[in-house]
Amino acid sequence: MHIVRTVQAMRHEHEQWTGSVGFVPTMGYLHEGHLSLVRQARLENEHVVVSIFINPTQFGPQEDLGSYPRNIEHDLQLLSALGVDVVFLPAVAEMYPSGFTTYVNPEGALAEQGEGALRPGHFRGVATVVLKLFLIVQPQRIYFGQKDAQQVAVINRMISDLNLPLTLRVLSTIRESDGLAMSSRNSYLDNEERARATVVYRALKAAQMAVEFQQQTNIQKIIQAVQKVVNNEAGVQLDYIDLRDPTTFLPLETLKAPALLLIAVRVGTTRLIDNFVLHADGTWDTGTIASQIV
Ligand SMILES: Nc1ncnc2c1ncn2[C@@H]1O[C@H](COP(=O)(O)OP(=O)(O)OP(=O)(O)O)[C@@H](O)[C@H]1O
Ligand SMILES: CC(C)(CO)[C@@H](O)C(=O)[O-]
Ligand code: BAL
Repeated sequence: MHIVRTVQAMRHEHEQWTGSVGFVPTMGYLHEGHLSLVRQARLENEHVVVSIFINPTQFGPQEDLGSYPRNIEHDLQLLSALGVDVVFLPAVAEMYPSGFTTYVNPEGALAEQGEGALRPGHFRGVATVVLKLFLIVQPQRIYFGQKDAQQVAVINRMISDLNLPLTLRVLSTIRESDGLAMSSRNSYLDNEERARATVVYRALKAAQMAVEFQQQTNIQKIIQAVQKVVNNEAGVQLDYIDLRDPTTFLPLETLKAPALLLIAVRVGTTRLIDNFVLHADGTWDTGTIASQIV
């Protein structure tokens, strides 16, 4: 496995290759969620590139850029064991050299509601770095997790708007055995907060059950079922619970598939997001428990 730190060295790797390139962008501190993307990329491509880059432009001034968890040595061991060809590990100055001024600015509900409303400028930073990474790595297929559903929608739109020659592959959310979606930020939680954090999955489940078993179609009633579960959990604040169109991210007034049930909470100072996907055949994609991956 090659570890590459410059744009020029990444281009040089690419020049040696024939055949398809699969690319998994990450911010590191890898877990089974990331690894599921890497495994799929390995299955579908001749060459696999993973980037590890904690992108400063997608963090707000009060956010956790400085404390974001890092463990590069461990990440490299995990990626090497999965047969990754190249890990792209640029410094901030490599991605944003002095004088950098050109940004990709996604607009509308897609980038400005949901996570975009709570994290102004977040999707501008994501879209900018992701487009740069695509141009540097030049993959045919890119792999993203459903856990960051709005990010997926923003990238999907950017691919279409900018005619990027890429296939976007979106894989299910990987969960801990108690349902908590895997996230690098789970490492911020102390034991008590970790127990409370299961409220996210329990709240989404309450909504799913209201739809599935009580045939509830009233959006307000579904949202109330979620609020009830979250409000009963001390030390947890609800940032939002929304039902949205997965492509436009516009709020849905009636329950129709496909739909995304999205939640964001704060457990202490840690922000957690999650979602369930409602399909047209009436089934839900709630993701996969990590221990069930073989
Ligand atoms: N539990 C998960 N299941 C599937 N994919 C995931 C999961 N968590 C993250 N991913 C995906 O991995 C990619 C890299 O994400 P990132 O490095 O930000 O990880 P993260 O664990 O989501 O971190 P964060 O704490 O920032 O939420 C993204 O496409 C993201 O959606
Ligand atoms: C896609 C990404 C690597 C861009 O920095 C990041 O937003 C993430 O890890 O989801
Ligand atoms: N996984 C999304 C990256 C972020 O929260 O900044």
